[in-house]
Amino acid sequence: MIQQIVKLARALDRHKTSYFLGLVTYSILSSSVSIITALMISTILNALDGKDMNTVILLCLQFMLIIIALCTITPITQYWYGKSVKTVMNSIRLRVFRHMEKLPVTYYENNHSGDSLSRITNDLQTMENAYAGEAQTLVSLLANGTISAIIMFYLDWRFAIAMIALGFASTYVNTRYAKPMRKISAEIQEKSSVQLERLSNLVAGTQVSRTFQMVDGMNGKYQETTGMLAQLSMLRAKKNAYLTGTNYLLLWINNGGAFIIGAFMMFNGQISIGSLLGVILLLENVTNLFRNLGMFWSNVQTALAGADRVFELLAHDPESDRYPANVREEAASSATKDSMIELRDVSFAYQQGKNTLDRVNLLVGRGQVVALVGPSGGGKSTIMKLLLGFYPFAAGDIRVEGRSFADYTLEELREKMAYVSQEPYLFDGTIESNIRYGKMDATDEEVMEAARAAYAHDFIMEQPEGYETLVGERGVRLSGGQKQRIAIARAILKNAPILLLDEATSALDTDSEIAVQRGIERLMEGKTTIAIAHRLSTIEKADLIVVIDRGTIVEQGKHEELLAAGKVYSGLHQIQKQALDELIQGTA
Ligand SMILES: Nc1ncnc2c1ncn2[C@@H]1O[C@H](COP(=O)(O)OP(=O)(O)OP(=O)(O)O)[C@@H](O)[C@H]1O
Repeated sequence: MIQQIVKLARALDRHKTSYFLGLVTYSILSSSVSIITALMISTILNALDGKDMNTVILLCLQFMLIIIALCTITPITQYWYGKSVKTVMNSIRLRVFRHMEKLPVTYYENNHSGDSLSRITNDLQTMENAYAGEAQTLVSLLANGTISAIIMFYLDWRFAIAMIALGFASTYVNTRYAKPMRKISAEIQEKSSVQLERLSNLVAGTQVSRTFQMVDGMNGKYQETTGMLAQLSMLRAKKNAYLTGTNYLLLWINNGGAFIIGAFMMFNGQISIGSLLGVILLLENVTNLFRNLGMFWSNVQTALAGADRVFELLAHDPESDRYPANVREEAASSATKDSMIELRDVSFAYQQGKNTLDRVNLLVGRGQVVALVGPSGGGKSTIMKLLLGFYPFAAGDIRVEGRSFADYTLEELREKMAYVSQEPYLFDGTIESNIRYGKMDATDEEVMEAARAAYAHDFIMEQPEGYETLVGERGVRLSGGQKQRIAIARAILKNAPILLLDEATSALDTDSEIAVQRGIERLMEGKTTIAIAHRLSTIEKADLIVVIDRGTIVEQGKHEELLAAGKVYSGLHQIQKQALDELIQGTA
C-alpha cells in the first residue's frame, strides 16, 4: 500500500509541487467550515453566557471576515487543484501512450488489444480517482480530524480522550474490510479488461462472426464475462453496504457516549454550555476521521488496483534501442563490405528451445531481387520480421551494407527499409495522409507523384473527394487492390534503399492485379528487394530464389538452375503452375 502511494507520488513528476499545493489548500479550506462553525458557536455562546456584548459583536465581525475570506479563496484553490489533477493525468496519459508506442512487438502479440485499451481507459480513470477524490478525502479527513482533536483537547481533555477511544474501535472494524475489498476491485479491473477484449473481438471481427453465424457463441462469452463482472460488483456493493451499516452503528455509539459523558460533566459544573456544544460539534470531525479513514482505505483499494495495472504496463521494458554489444563484437571481425544484406548463421526462436530459424545464411547483393519461397510456416515472414528489428535473434548476425545490426539503432535500420505487407494497414484518415506516412515532410506534389508511380492516382481522382477521401478504419471503404496501391505509394514516397515485400496470396481481378504489379515494379526500381513471393512472375525474374522449409534454407539459386536441379523448388513450381493453369481455364 505504502509502496503504491509512493509510486503514485513519483508519477506526479514535475507537477508534484503544484499538485500538493492545490490538494492541501483545497482539502483544508473546503473542510474547515465545520471547525469554524463549532468555534463560532462555542466562543459566541461562552461570551453570551458571560453577558459580554462587546466581545459578542467583535467575534461576529471576526467570523464574518473569515467567512468572506473562505468564500473567496476556496473556489480559487478548488480550480487550482482540479487543474493540477487534469495536468498530471494528461501527462501520465501521454507517458502511457508513448510507452505503448515503444513496447516491443512481442508485447502486443502476447496481450490482447482489449487489455491495452482497458489500461489506457478504465485503469487510468480509476487512477485519476486516486489523485482527485481519494487523495482529497484523505487530506480533508486528516486535517479536519487532527485540528478538531487539538481544539477538543484544548476545550476539555478528559472528554476528548473518551471520544477518541471510541473512535479507535471504528477504525479497527473498517480496516478489516480493506483487504478483501482490494482483491475484489483488482478482479473487477481484470474482468473489465476481458470484457473490453471480447467487445473489440466483436467489433473487429464483425464480418467473420456474421458470416460464420458466430453471434450466439460470442454473445454467450460476452454474457459470461458481464455476468461475472456483475457478480463481483454486487459482492463489492454488499461488502460496502455492510461497512456502511456497521459505521452507522458505530457513529451512534460514539454520539450516545458523547451525550452521556457530556450531560454528566455539565451536571457537575465541569464544562460550560459553549464548550460542550463546541466539543460535540467537533466530535463529528474526529469520528469522521476514524470512520471514514476505514472507508477511504477500502475505496482507495479500487483506485490502487487500477493504478497497479497502469504501473505494470509502464514497468514493461520498451523495445531496446539496438541489439546487444556481444553480437556486435562477434560480427565486426568478419563483416562483408560489398553486400547489402547478409544473414550469418542466424538462429531465432519464438519459444525457448524450439528454433523457428536455424543457422540461416543469406547474401543479398546491392540492387538484387531475392524471392523467398517455401511451404507455409517455413519461416519466411520471420526473416522479414527479424530484418525489421521486431525481435532480437538468438545467435548469428545480420549485416546491412557491411555493418552489423548491432552498429545501428533500430530507428536507423527501419529508416533504410520500406515494408509492404500482404494486407496493407491503412490508418483512419484521408488517402493523402495515408500516403504521407512514408515521408511526413513530403510536398503535395511528391505525394501525388508517388501515387502516380503506384498506379493509384487515377482511382484516387475518381473518389468523391480525391486525395481528401476518408478511407475508414483499416481502409474498409477501399477495395483490396486500392489499399495495396496506397501502401505501395507510401513505400515509394519513403524511397528507402531496401524493400521488404510480402506479396498477397490472393489474386486480384485482372485490372487491379496489373495495376498493383506495375506499381510494385516501379517500387522495386533501384532497390534491394527481399520478397515473400507468390506471383510466378516475381519468382521467375528474381536474381536469387531461396527455398525455406522448417527454418532452414534448403535450396537457393536462379529459376532455371533450381528447375534443372529437380528438387524442392521444381516441385513447388509445378504445383503453383498447375494451380495457375486451372485458374486460367476456369475463367476462360
Ligand atoms: N509471433 C509468433 N509467436 C510464436 N510463433 C510464431 C509467431 N509467428 C510465427 N510463428 C511460428 O513460426 C513459424 C514460422 O512462421 P512464419 O510466419 O515465419 O512462416 P511463413 O513461412 O512466413 O508462413 P506463410 O507462408 O504461411 O506465411 C510457424 O510455425 C509459426 O507458427
